[in-house]
Amino acid sequence: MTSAPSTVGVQPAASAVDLVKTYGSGPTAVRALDGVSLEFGTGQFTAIMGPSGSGKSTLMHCLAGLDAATSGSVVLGGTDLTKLSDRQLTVLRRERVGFVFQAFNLMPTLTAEQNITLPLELAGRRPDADWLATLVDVLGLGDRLRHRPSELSGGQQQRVAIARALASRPDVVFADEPTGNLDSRTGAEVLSFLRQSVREFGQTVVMVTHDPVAASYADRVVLVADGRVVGEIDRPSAGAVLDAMRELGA
Ligand SMILES: Nc1ncnc2c1ncn2[C@@H]1O[C@H](COP(=O)(O)OP(=O)(O)OP(=O)(O)O)[C@@H](O)[C@H]1O
Repeated sequence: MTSAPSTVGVQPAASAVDLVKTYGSGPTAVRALDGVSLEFGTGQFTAIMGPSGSGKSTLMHCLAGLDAATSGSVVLGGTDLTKLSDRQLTVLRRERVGFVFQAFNLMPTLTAEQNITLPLELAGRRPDADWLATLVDVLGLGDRLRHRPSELSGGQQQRVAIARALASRPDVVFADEPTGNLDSRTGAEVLSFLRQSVREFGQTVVMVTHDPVAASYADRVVLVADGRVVGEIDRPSAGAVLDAMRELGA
């Protein structure tokens, strides 16, 4: 019997080859990434974990085109980022990458709805009304669209940020400690939405986190230490992640 073809892992949504990032020069230089090669399959949810200072944020910033690697290459949705000008990178980030940050990073003077559609408008794209309605429905934001961020709870603000990140159907959503400012129940809700975006919409998600419970929502965990990939856990349980982190001395 043949089963329906899965899109997971068929073509990577993003990949890094031999990525090196050095900060500074001379004797005080820090090699934050020391030859990282990774693939992020389309429709896969990956958590990046490692001790403080291991290079997680640097890796995410290089993958998302927020920072340039010293050497090596990053391919996102078939485009080699190392070949792009600053202007082209700006456009790529706006149109093909979604971001979810610990601090939500919403525009305080705009309503929830305006925040969600802002990146599309900056890109001169017309929002897909059906897609936005689906996102608003799934994220339970229907009665909050006219509110400003200061009138929303932390969990609601992060749900607005997720809707904003997904609105352009980006190649990859990068989430940097998305539950860091939330209590555990609200954090679980936000992680469930990220999980749902992977399962139902085939979204590719890459999340940096310190929290083994948060990581257990992912399909796999990539372990980073001293700027290198030192292990991976498929279908991670919180216990397995905690054990692995303890072994790394985190
Ligand atoms: N702009 C910078 N200039 C100099 N060194 C930097 C810079 N950014 C990061 N580093 C160094 O690079 C290394 C990796 O930092 P990075 O922030 O990527 O780690 P991290 O794993 O995300 O840490 P944390 O979990 O504490 O956020 C660290 O040694 C850090 O001090």
